[in-house]
This record gives sequence, structure tokens and C-alpha cells, in this order.
Amino acid sequence: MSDLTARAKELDAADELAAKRAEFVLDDVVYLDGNSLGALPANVPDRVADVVGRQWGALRIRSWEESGWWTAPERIGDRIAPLVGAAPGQIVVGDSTSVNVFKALVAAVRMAGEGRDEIVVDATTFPTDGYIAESAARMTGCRLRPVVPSEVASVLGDRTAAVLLNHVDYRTGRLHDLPALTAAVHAAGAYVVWDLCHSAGALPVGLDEHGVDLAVGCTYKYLNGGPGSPAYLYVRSDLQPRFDSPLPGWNSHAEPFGMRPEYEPAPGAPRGRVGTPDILSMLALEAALEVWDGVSVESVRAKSLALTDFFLECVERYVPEGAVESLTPVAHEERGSQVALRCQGADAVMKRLVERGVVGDYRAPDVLRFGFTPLYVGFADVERAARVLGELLS
Ligand SMILES: Cc1ncc(COP(=O)(O)O)c(C=O)c1O
Ligand SMILES: Nc1c(O)cccc1C(=O)C[C@H](N)C(=O)O
Repeated sequence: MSDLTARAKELDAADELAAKRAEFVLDDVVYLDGNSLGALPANVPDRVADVVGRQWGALRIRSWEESGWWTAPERIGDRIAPLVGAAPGQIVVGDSTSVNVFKALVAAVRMAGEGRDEIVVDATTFPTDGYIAESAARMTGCRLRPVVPSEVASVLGDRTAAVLLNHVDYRTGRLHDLPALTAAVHAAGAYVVWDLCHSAGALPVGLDEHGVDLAVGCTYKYLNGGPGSPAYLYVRSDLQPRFDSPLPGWNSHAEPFGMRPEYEPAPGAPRGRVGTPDILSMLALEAALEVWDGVSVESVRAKSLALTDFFLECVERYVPEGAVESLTPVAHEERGSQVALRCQGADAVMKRLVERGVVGDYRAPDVLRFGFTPLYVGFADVERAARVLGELLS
């Protein structure tokens, strides 16, 4: 047994989250793609069967009330809230991340008011945020300023209306400084929208603590909600009365069943709703969130850093020098829960890794991306992934 195999064994034996793995449907594959699609929590299939068979099949229309369908968006929002450091009543679940980016960004510009006509966006963002920001800018008469995150603070000014940022960069895994950037945006008198897709469920976010204005995120990565599971929108409670949604659908009305021609926004988080919620996906997500019972985000963060540290160490040992270059920061305060390795022929290398039972993903043009979900990835998985990568590149 190599010393790294022995270390992996020790680390797994001491891992307080190790038992969580049994709550997921997994096989012999090393699954390092939970930052794209989280694994299936084992309780979800039976729950979905009940929602379809009993709630829909037998109760039919009664389920909107009796099965809690109507209030699911805010109820599940409250279940996500502690995972991102938010008090109840500020998160609503529904729509996709893209749609929530649109709602949040346009609402932020509307809050900023007259004279503020610039939207700043992370130039390295996951593309959908950039596309939506461009359209939101055009619709609101703003100028769009794409800048790299390290330059955001230097472009803020009295014309800045809103700033759209990613907590963790989807490609490099870099963790951005949410408290400092939020404070800088506020000092300029503007509003910030954070995209939490790659941080929620992997590390503490502290939305309330750091005074974040608006945030969005998906639930199919570290929250394991399933393919296309609904996203969420956070609007800080004191901003809710001023949240003027650009998509004021009937579900966000103060009295949806009043069927009134005039729009009157609902108070609180439901103001962020749009149309009829996608109940099947939403209740699958609600079941998936049960794996978080009794789990602290701090313990998840501690394990995530231990996993990525160990992976970097194993890669250094097993992979021939110069074959890969890590794009992920070494400093813990700058690292999310993934490791991105630049590698020649990365696309083909990832295909071979998958054939050998190590599933990460490839991101153009040259990145091997490995996501570490602390609830079900162990240290032996990490050692095996790096060893197989080393064998392929030797
Ligand atoms: C940072 C980020 N934002 C948004 C999205 C996607 O948004 P949507 O849920 O609308 O597909 C992703 C991944 O798909 C992402 O990584
Ligand atoms: N949302 C995805 C999808 O519908 C299909 C394939 C991948 C995804 C992803 O989530 C990609 C992911 N946001 C990324 O960081 O690359």
C-alpha cells in the first residue's frame, strides 16, 4: 500500500461526514461532477412516486392546498436559507438560475434609480449570466461593463446601478471575496447580485451577515436537487418592499386568486415568484434537501478543503511534472470546492478518465474540472482519481 493510499484510509476513517455517502445512490465510479449535476439522494425516488401517485393521482387538485403545493416555493426557500446564511422569509424557489438572474438584475437597476445607468458584470462569468446581463442592460437603458473580478472595485462609481458577480468561478474554482466586494458595491451606492451556483452547499455564504442585496443559485449541483431542479432567488428582507419584478406573474400577486386586472405585489419572498411552480421537480428537491438534516455547512467546508488539498497533493505525486497546471488557487480563502487542471488534449483525457471510472468534466478550451461534493466523495476516491490521471498522462 502506498503512503497516499494509507493516508486516504486514515482520512476516511476520521471523516465525520463519511456516513452521509450511504444516503446517495452511487456505484463504484469516482463521481467528481457534482458541481454540474449532484448525485441522487436515495430518498428521492419514493418521494417522487408518492407525489405522482398519491398527491397528483389520487388527490389531484386538492393537493395545491392539502399537499402544500402552493406554498412549496417559499417553504423550500426556507429550507435552503440556513445553507446560505439567510434568515427565513427571504428565499423563494422557482424558475431557472438564468431567469432569476434576470429578475434580480433588473430589480436591482430599478432600485438604484435615476442617474445610475451602468451594470457591471464579471467578464469571466458562466456565459448565461453575461448574456442575461447584456439583455437586462439593453432593456433598462444601461451600459454594460464586463470586467474581471479583480478590477470590479476600481470601476465602481456614482453611475453604477448594479453589479452581478459569481461567488465561485465555474471554470477555475476561484472563490471571490463576497464580504469585501459587497462592501465595495455598497460604498458606491449600488446593489449587488451574487450567483451562488458553485458555492451553495459547498461552503458558508453568509448572505445576511454580509448584507448581500440579492442572490440567485441553482439547486442541481451541491444541493442535489436533480436535473433541471428549480433555482432560487434571495431578496434581503428590507429590500423586499422595493423589489419591482420585471416578471410580475400572477403567482407573485398579493391576492393571486382575486384574479384582479391590477397588479399588486405580494409582500415578502413570494414577490419573486412568477407562474405556476414546477411541483414535481420542486418536491424532488425538497426530499433531496433532507440529506442536510444535522449537517453543518462549516463541516462540509472543512472536508471540502481537505479533499481538494489532498487531491492537489496526490496530483503532484502521481502526475508527471508539467503535464497539468492547476488553475485553482492554493490559498483556502480563494478556493471553492473544485480543482481545475489545465492540460493538453483535456477533452480526450477526460473521456479516457470517464472510461476508467473517474467522472469529472471538460471545460473548453483546455480544462479538466473536478468537483468535490463532501457529502459523498471520500479520500480514497480522491487518491484513485489522481492515480488514474497520473497513469493516463505517464
Ligand atoms: C454560475 C452559473 N450560473 C448559471 C448557471 C446555469 O443557469 P441555469 O440554471 O439557468 O441553467 C450555471 C450552470 O449551469 C452556472 O454555473
Ligand atoms: N446546467 C447544466 C445542464 O443543464 C447540462 C449540463 C451541464 C450543466 C451545468 O450545470 C454546467 C455548469 N453550470 C458548469 O459550471 O459548467
